[in-house]
Amino acid sequence: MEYIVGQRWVSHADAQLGLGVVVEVEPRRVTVNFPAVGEERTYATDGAPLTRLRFQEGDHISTTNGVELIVTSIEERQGLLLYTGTDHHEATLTVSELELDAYVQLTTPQQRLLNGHFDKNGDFALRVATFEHLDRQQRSPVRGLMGSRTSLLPHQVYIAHEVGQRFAPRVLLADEVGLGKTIEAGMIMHQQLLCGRANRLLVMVPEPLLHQWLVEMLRRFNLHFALFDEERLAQPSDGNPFDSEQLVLCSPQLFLDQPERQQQLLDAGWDLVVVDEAHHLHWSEEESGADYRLVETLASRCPGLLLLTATPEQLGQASHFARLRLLDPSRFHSLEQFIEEEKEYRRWSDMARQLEAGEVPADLPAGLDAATPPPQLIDQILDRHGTGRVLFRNTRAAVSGFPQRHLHRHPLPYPEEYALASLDLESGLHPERPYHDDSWVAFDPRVEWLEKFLKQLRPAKALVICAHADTAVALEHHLHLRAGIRSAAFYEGLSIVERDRAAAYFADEINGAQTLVCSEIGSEGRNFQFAHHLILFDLPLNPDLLEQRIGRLDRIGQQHDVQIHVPYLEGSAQHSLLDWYERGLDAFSESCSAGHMIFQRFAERLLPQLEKRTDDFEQLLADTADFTVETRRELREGRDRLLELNSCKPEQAQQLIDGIREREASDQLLNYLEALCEAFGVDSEFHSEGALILRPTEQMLTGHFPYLRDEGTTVTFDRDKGLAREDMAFLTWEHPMLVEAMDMVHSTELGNAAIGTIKLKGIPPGTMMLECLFTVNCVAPRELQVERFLPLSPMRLLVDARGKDLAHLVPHARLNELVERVKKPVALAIIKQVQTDVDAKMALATSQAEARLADILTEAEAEMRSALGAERERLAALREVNPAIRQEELDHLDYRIEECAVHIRHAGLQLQALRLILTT
Ligand SMILES: Nc1ncnc2c1ncn2[C@@H]1O[C@H](COP(=O)(O)OP(=O)(O)OP(=O)(O)O)[C@@H](O)[C@H]1O
Repeated sequence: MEYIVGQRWVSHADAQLGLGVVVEVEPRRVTVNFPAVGEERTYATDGAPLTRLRFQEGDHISTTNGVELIVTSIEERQGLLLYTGTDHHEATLTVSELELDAYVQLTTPQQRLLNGHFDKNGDFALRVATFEHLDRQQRSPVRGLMGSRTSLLPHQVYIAHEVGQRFAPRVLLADEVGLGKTIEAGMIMHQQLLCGRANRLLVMVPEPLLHQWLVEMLRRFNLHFALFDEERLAQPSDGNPFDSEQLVLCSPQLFLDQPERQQQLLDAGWDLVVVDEAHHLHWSEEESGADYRLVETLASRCPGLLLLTATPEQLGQASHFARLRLLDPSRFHSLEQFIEEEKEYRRWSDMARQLEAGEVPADLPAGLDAATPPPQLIDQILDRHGTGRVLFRNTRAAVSGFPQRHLHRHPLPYPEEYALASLDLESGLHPERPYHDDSWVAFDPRVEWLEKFLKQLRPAKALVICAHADTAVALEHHLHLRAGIRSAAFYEGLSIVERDRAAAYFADEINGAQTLVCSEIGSEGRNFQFAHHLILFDLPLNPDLLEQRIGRLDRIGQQHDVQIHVPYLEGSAQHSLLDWYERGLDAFSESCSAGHMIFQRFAERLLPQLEKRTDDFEQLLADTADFTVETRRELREGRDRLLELNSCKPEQAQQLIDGIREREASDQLLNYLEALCEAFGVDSEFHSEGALILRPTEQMLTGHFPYLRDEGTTVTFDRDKGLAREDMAFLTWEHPMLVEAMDMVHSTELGNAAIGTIKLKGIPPGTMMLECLFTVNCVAPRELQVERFLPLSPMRLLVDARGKDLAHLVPHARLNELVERVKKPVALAIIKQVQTDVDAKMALATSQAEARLADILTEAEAEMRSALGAERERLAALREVNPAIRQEELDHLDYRIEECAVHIRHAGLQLQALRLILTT
C-alpha cells in the first residue's frame, strides 16, 4: 500500500478520529494527522489500521469551506484524488481530497463496510427493524394517538385524530364541561410534536389551573412544559426568555399591562398556541379586552390555535363569534351573517338527515354537487354552512356513561339580621357580603346546616362552592377551627402553590380534608371527581357558571351519581333563583348550552322577581320552562345535531380505537424493546404480566439510555395497568423512551455495516451476497411536511452473485437465524478481496432500488395532489360564499402543491444498512 502526503485515510480501529491526512511518509512509517480531534499518530506502514478513503459517484462530500457536493466523477492525479460534483445550485466544481472536511462521519454503510468498521449482526437486525417500525408508524392511521396515558374514549380519539393530523390546526374545542377538552388538547399537541408538525407550543391557562395542566401534560403525555410565571421571568436571561423553551405554559394575567413582555411573547414564534377557558377573553362589538387583543395578535402570527371552552356562549353569541373569528377569519367575517346562518341550522341538519337516509335533497345549496358521495356532501355542508371544521362540541347526551345528577333542596329560615342588610340584588343574593367581618357566620343558618351536614356525611367528601373569597375564607375558618372539620380553602388570595396544596389536601384519600371551600375560581377547570357531593352555598347569576360548578364533579372518572345540595334562605333572592334554575331552566338535571341565551331572554322579568317575588313568578317559571323545552328540542334537532355530526363519527372513532388496540395487543413492541436493551446494554427483567423492569448496566453502550433512571424504570405495555399504576411508564411506540432510542439507532451508524457467513443448500461456498436496506430520502423545508405523503419506505434487497434479488426467497428474519459471525481479522481479509465486487453489486442493487423509488415517488405525488387539492377545492368553494378569502391564499396553496411536487420528484435513495454475506 503506497502512502502519499495529502491522501485521506481513516483508522478502522478508531472511527472517532475522523478523517486523517497523511503528513509524513518515511521508509517504514507513516504519520497521519486527524484534524477533527487534533491528534497526530504514527503507524508502521506494515499492518497500519488504516483504510484509504475513496468516495464514490453519488456520495455526498463536504469541504472545509462548507461546499457540499454530490460526486459525479473521480480522477486520480499523482496519487491524490480529485472529486468533481454538483452543488445545491447545480454548479459543477472540482475539489481535491486535501480540501475534505475532517469531521466527515463515515456513516455511509458502504464506506464503513469497505473501511472495515463492522457491527454485530444483531445490531444490523436492530437497524433494519428500526426502519421498518418507523415506516409502519409513519403510515399508521393511528399515528400520534397511541402515546397518551388515557382511556380510549371515542369522542376524544376522534377529535384528536381529526384535528391532530391537520397542518396548523385552528379549532375551538367546546365539549361540555368535564368531557376532556384538556385531554383532547394534550392528544393533539402530542400528535403534532410527534409528527414534526409543531415544535414550539404555547399554552395559556388561567392561573388557578396552571399546575393542574403542568401535571396532566406530564403524566398523561410525557410533555414537559416549562412554567413561566413572575418568578421565572425575574430570572436573568440573555435575550428573549421565551426563546429558551420549546413548550411554555403561562397564564394570560402575566401579560396584563406589560407591553414589553407581550412583545417578547409575540416575537418568540409559536407553531401552536392553546388558550384554555377561552370564554374569558373579553370582547364586545364596542371594544375588545387586552387579553383578547393579545390572543388576536398571537392568532394572526401563529399557524396553529386551539381555543378551549365548555361554555362558548357564556358571554353571548357575539363573543362566541369573536372567538370563531380568531380561528378562521375568512370563514367568520361577519357577525350579522353568522347570526343569519345560525337560523338556518335546522335546514342543514334536516338535509344531513336526508343524506344519511340515502335521499338526495331537492334544495342542495349552490356549489354542491348532488353526485358527491353523501358523507363528503355532509362534510361540505357542515363546513360551508355550519361551524364545520373549526368547532367541536360533544355533549353528555351523545357520550354515554355519565352518572345522574340529583338536586337536594335544603330550605332554612331567613334570619332577621339579613332583613336589614338586603338593599339591592347583589346583597340579596349574597346577604353576608355587606358584613365587613365574619360576624354573619354566627347567625346565618346555612353555616350551622353546613357544619351538621358535613358531619352527617362523614367520611364522604364534599366540595363547597360560593361566589366570593371572603365568604369562603370565613366558612372555612369556622368549619376548621370551630367545628373541627378537616377542611381547606381555595380562593384567589392564595398563591398558586398554596392553592395546589389545598386541592391536594382535599384529594388525599387517607389523611385528606373532608371538604374544600372554594370561591368561584374553584368552579372552573379543576378535577374534583373523586368527590360526589357538591354543596352550593349560593347560586351564581349565570347558568353557564352553574354548569361549570357542577362540572367539577360531574366529569369523566366520576364513579357515583352526583348529589347537588343547595341550602337556601326561604324567601330570599337565592330561593327564587333556585326555583328558576330548577323549574324553569331545568339546569340541575342536565346541562344546557343555551342557558345563557335563555337567561338573557328572561332576565328582564327574572331580576325584579329575585328582588321581590310577586304573583307573576309562577308564570315566569312556566314560560321559561316552555321556552327551555322548545329551545332544547330546536338545538337537539338543529345546531347540536350539526355539531354532533361534526364532533364525533362513532364508526370512524371505533376503527381508530380498534387500530390502537391491535397495535397494543401485538408482541412487536416487546420484542423490539428487548432487542434495543440487548444492543444498548440495558438489563430487562420480568415484573408482572405486561410489565418489565429495565435497569442500566456497567456495559451500557452509550452510558445513557433515554428515560432510564439510575435505579431502574418499570414499564408496562398494558393500557389498563398504565392507567392504574402511575409509577410505571406506559410504554408505546410513541413514548419518548422508544422515540429517542429509535432515533439513537436511526441517526447514528449503529448496525449499518455487517458481515456474516451462512450455509445455504444449493449455493456453492464462497458465493457473495449483499443485503441492502434503502430508504427514501427527501430533503425539503419542514413547513411543507412532505413526509406526510412520502414515508421512509424501506426497501430490502438481497443481491446474489449475478445481481439477482433474492429478498423474497430469503426473508430478513430467516437470514438472521442462519447467519454466523466472522472474526474481525478474517472479515478484514475478505473485504480487501471483494472490494470491487461489492461496488459492482451495490450498483446493481441501487439501480433496482431506483426503479422502485420511481413508483413510490409517483404514488406520493399523486397522494399529495389529491390531499392538498381537496384543501384547495375547499378554499375555492368557501371563496364563493365569502369574498374575504383572497386570491393570494389560493395562489399560496397552488405554490405549496408545486413545491411539494418538486421536492418529491427530487427525493433520492439513502442506503441505511449493508450486510455482506458469504456462503460457506
Ligand atoms: N380519556 C381519559 N382517560 C382518563 N381520564 C380522562 C380522560 N379524559 C378525561 N379524563 C379525566 O377527566 C377529567 C376531565 O377532563 P378534562 O379536565 O380534560 O375536561 P375538560 O373538558 O377540560 O373540563 P372543564 O370543562 O372543566 O375544563 C380530568 O380529570 C381528566 O384527567
